Amino acid sequence: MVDYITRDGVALLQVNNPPVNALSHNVRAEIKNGLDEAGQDKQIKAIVISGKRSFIAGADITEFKSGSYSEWPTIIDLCDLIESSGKPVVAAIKGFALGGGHEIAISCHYRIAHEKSKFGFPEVDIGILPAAGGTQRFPRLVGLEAALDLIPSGRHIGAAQAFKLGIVDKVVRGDAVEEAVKFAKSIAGEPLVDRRTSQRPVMGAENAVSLRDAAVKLAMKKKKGMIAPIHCIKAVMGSLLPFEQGMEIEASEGFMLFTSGQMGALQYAFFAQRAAPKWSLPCGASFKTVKGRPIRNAAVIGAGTMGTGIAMAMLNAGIPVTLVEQDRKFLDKGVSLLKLLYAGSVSLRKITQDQCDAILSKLNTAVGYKSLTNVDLVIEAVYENMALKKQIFAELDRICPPETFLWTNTSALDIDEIASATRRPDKVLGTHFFVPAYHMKLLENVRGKLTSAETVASAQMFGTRIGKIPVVVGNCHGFVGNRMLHKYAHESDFLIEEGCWPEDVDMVAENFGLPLGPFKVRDLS
Ligand SMILES: CC(C)(COP(=O)(O)OP(=O)(O)OC[C@H]1O[C@@H](n2cnc3c(N)ncnc32)[C@H](O)[C@@H]1OP(=O)(O)O)[C@@H](O)C(=O)NCCC(=O)NCCSC(=O)C[C@@H](O)CCCCCCCCCCCCC(=O)O
Repeated sequence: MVDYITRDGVALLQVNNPPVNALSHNVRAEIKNGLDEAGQDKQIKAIVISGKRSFIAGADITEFKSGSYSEWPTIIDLCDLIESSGKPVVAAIKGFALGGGHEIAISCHYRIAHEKSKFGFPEVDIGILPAAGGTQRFPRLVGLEAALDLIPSGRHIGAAQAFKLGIVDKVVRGDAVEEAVKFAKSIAGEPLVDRRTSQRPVMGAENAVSLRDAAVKLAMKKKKGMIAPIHCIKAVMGSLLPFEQGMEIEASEGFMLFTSGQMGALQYAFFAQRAAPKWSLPCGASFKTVKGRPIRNAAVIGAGTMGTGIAMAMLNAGIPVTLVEQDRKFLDKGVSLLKLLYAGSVSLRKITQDQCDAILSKLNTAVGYKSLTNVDLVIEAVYENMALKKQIFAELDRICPPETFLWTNTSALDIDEIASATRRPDKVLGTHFFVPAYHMKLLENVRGKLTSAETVASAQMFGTRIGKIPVVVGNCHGFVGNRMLHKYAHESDFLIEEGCWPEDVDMVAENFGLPLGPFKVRDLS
């Protein structure tokens, strides 16, 4: 799990724990053994810590449930051992240095990073805080302002910004490990006293109150309903005290999170989101046995809110789309809406005008279905009317090539009945997007009785490609998402009957953490 390699007076500890080099208990124990061995070996003058393929993506998240994250040696122990080492320790970073991996890196005396490496503290998004001294060492390295930006937001940054902030001492284009070994040799024997991050003062302390208030305001806006950001901020503020006292504050703030329901829920979601795209069917089919077909181009039937949103989701992923309506007036309205949304993205600087133009160059429009003779996929997104949908599917079946997938964005109707209007029920499936379709992550891929495994595989691949979390669900009224939403909608309606205003219900739901309240969602549908 950790290879110990010696090179001309340098000990290289290379973490090798696929897929992401998480700091599981065995890894921690082997890092500790490596540090001990290098410390005792008189031939060794310096130590390099690196990872095979990538650096270290943090603690092993499964251990927060099992409890072994707190078994000796913890990441806290490792960080202290590294920082107090009498021999210089250099982190050689390629790929990701996240969470506990980032904490290990900033406990090293020097950091050499590949230009494509990424740094961040994503703990906040799994309901915890950087609890191995990250909230104390990081402000000492980058200053209070940057720490109050990066720790509560969980944002990743690249090597260039990491260098600017002082996280990284050198950015390299070549092999970071080779460079780090060379560098380690060159600084062996030099004093380390000003290289120990925990011993540094915190820059920006004079503006502490205004920086804290701004961070709290931003966290409440950006991470609504989440408790971790506020605990992160409190722990970072503890860095204004001497290091040991700050560590106590980090531990007590961390304790509240490690025992919270939010931590359990967010970590469940972390693994569930990664498990969902890995589908399997009762017949045993899965990605292991069935390959999906990539979608090279697509058409969307219906230029309303859902149709334009779905078209945008595909355009954003670089898939050429033909937006189809039966009436030029509706088509023009849909295209105007789409252009307006992209113009909004440009003015918010989410994309540049050039990117916007490149995206829109992949949008075609058509009145009627006649031109759809060369598309890999058609997604129907007209209003919920079975007779209309069956008529559209029958016509598409006549016009589109036999291999074209015909998918429907119905949110509740029977997929088998829609498929029965075609001679290719194996290629019919429900792709249920949620409003706004260009933004919401969930995609329900609804499998009918006759939907083939290849169609399911293709829809799952497609979902991942357009940045969604695709989940295979069965064909029943409302599928899974809307069955859950119905209960939520009923309760919201009862509140109105009991005298609340819709905007009040929305406000409470949004303060709880939902991006839009139930009535705003209905306004959009
Ligand atoms: C790294 C990524 C960006 C890679 O993304 P990519 O898309 O390439 O891959 P996937 O996301 O699909 O992941 C592949 C695969 O790996 C699994 N996985 C990923 N990360 C982890 C992980 N950290 N742990 C476990 N498993 C992981 C993932 O599930 C996939 O598995 P599959 O089976 O589906 O293939 C991306 O993966 C990513 O962003 N990962 C998460 C990064 C992250 O969140 N890192 C932070 C982790 S939390 C942390 O580091 C905490 C630390 O700050 C400190 C904790 C210190 C605790 C010590 C406290 C001691 C207290 C002692 C007190 C005792 C006293 C007492 O008991 O009283």
